[in-house]
Amino acid sequence: MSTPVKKVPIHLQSAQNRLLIKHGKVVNEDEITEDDIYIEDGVIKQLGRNLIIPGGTRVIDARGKYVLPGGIDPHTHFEFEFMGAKSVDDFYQGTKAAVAGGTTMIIDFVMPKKGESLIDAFYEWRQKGDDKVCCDYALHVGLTHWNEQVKKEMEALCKEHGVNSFKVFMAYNFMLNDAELYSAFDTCQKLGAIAQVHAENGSIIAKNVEKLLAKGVTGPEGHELSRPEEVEAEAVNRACIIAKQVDCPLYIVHVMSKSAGLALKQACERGTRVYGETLVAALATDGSHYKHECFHHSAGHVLSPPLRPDPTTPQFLMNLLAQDALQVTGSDNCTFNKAQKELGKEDFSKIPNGVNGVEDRMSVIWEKGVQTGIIDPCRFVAITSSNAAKIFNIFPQKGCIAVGSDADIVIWDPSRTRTISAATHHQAVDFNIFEGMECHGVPEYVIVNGRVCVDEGQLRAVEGHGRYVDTPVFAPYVYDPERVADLKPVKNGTHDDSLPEHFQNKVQIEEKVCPTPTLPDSAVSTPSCRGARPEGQRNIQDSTFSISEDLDVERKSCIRVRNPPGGKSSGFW
Ligand SMILES: NC(=O)NCCC(=O)O
Ligand SMILES: [Zn+2]
Ligand SMILES: [Zn+2]
Repeated sequence: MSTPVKKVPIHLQSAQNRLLIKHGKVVNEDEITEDDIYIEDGVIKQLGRNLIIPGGTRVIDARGKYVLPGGIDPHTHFEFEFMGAKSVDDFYQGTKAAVAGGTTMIIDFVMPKKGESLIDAFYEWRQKGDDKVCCDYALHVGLTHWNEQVKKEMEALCKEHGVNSFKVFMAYNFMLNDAELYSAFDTCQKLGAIAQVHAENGSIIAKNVEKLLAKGVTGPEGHELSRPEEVEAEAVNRACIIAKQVDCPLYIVHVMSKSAGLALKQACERGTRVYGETLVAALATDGSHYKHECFHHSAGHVLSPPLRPDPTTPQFLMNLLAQDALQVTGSDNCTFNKAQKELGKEDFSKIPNGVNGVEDRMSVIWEKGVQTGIIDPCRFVAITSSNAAKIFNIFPQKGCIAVGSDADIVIWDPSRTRTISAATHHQAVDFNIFEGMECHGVPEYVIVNGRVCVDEGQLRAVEGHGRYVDTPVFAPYVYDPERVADLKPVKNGTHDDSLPEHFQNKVQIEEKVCPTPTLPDSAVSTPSCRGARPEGQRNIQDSTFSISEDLDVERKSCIRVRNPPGGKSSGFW
């Protein structure tokens, strides 16, 4: 006999599905307004003052609080088998912790074993995620090897499985060589996908590891020594150069160092379509921990690329986020317990790589960014939610508070504080790299698809409440179809259709610097490192801060543009 289903009376059902948030300051990436929000059936139905709403609606008073789009963490590895261990946060515990911290969507990485079918691995990840997730999720797919079959499966993933991003590796034993990177980027470009890159020079790292171990450096301090920041910066630069040959938009994951951030910024200024993600770990901790005398402490901080010994790195990276030289923050949550980290007790290169962050990302970034005055709440929303939604083409369904958007909302109390600890966090892992950090900014309510999952600070996450979200190809934010359609290859003032497609971009960039009358008006706009971004979707017209040559930060006035309705449209409305 089947289990009887408990029926909820109709009047109570509708009451549960209706919510009114009153008196809060609604923060989008481009402005703060004092609107009330009416939610029904998981969607924002009305926004404004003096709303007329049905009886029986639950009312939440958000006076004195910020009302933010739920965080989107675009970089997690739940229950991931890696370096001889399996990460301990699974899709249930990981997304539960995410919700506890104000994140309402995560994007995890399908990681096929070397040689394994991408589609099989995708199904494996769906099986792990679908019934467990407490919030919505999407999937990137790793390219751990390269051949014709991979190419075919990438197409199927884009066309039939809602995937629009592929991660390639320039390090680890599944790294691709330059020719393979070229082909992978070319394939992404043709499919309208975005190529994500783990940028470290794996060949140099292998030699450095050998040398350090031979010298007797076996402890966690060897980890950073084997992967110094120029090894990261070189790979960022090389990835950008390769991607530019085929005009493929790039997304550099986990930018961890000053020089890698600068390499990305410079590539961007040269006309490469590249976006940068840094990690909450990089914004709040540094490589001094690798010298800690306790193995569990130092190994607990091991991730790749590593935290940097230069203690000014975290603020430098926050400054890059402030000026839009970096756009996104993730956690790269890939958690291994102390016992698992011991796999590398005798050899640092065997310590399973990865740290926590999915739960604490929002609070820690608020503390290091907003509380310090480097960014304002709008930029906070951009770097923790909206920009990821735009790049992965789920904006404005996600990443903003607007009529028609999913009701993924955080009511954020900036006046409350909390102290982070492994003893009280909701993650499965027995260590926390932010241990003891006091953060202003606490999520008092977290609403996931219209359901209150943190209620007056109490976590009420529901296993299986989340859904898989398709990420469609050709994100307007990344591909800008108008610009691509308007621009024609021009050579010596005449159109030259004979140029191979991948060289056309080079010609366009030269022509933008020195426009000729044969170009349409839209092609002669000022060159910008964000030239591919539709104007209407730009979040902050002038960067909140400018960074001078030596990258000191000085405050500038912040001019905001409201996204015109057309600018928000990516087929969603
Ligand atoms: N980052 C890290 O150390 N672990 C997760 C795997 C990856 O993102 O490279
Ligand atoms: Zn990586
Ligand atoms: Zn990762």
